Amino acid sequence: MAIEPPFFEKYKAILQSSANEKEKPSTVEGFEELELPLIDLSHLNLGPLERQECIEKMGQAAIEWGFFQIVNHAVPDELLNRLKQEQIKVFQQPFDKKSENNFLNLSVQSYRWGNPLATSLRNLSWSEALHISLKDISKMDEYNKLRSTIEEYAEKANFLAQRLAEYLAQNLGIKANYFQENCSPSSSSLRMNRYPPCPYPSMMFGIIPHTDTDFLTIVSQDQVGGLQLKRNGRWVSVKPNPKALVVNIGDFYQALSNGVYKSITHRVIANQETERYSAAYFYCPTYETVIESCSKPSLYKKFSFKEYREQIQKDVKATGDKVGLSRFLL
Ligand SMILES: O=C(O)CCC(=O)C(=O)O
Ligand SMILES: [Fe+2]
Repeated sequence: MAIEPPFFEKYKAILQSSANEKEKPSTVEGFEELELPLIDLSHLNLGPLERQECIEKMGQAAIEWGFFQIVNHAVPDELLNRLKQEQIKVFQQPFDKKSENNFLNLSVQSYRWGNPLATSLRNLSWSEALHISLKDISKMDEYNKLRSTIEEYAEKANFLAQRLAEYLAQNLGIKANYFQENCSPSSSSLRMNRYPPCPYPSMMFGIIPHTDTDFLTIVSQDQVGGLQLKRNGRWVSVKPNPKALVVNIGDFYQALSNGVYKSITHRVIANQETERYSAAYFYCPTYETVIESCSKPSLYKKFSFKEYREQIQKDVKATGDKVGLSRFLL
């Protein structure tokens, strides 16, 4: 039984009607490959001076890049490898199985593929994902060792995300227990991505350009590469580092920091030859949490996570795009 989602059948009409169009997403030109600012978290445990320097460097990266990479993050390589192996196994399931409503006893639409609302080449994506809200984890089927590995990883990722969020908050004078009060291990989610080789890498993306709907994201990626971010108006490629996790600021931290930290648009380009895997941990507050800028005058109206999500759902339906924070500008 075929494991691949029926991308071609789904996109055939758009591909054919767009064959002569000029609006191709231009994903194959030579992109500059950059190393993200590297934050060595072991410096937090050296003297007070090194610690302060490390926190400031993290803040500076969040301001200037919206992205950085971390080493000595205390998530064991062995666990990251195990997560990837379990991820490979689950995506090897037949497509018909993966797309069943109660796949692994998860909520409907936990398994996603391509872009169901795509209307043009700009929003075609060649990837599949298991997007697991961590409040669902206890009822998830074990499936080999997938659930227990996710549980183990989510605990470490939550601890790490909270620490990173708190260090970043120190630079802005946000109170120390803000994240403890508003986030819980079950308010976050884990998205496991698989990017199969794509026969049309010049026509579409692995994941379309987007910003993340969270405070911050921790990404574990393999060495294939393909993650790009928009920097000073240009797309640049993130050079994979086998020892590092990638961290990026999400929309909620941009709003909370009153625009000081940047939720940067990023995407993944499609690769004709090589399959790619990544796992993104989205550090999110509870639905009721109201997000308000930490300084005045505020750039953004205050909003709850619930309102933000509902607005995204409306916008995606109407325009194919999430729109995001600009909706909440004052
Ligand atoms: O695959 C990656 O490197 C990034 C994935 C991503 O941006 C996401 O899942 O939101
Ligand atoms: Fe993302």
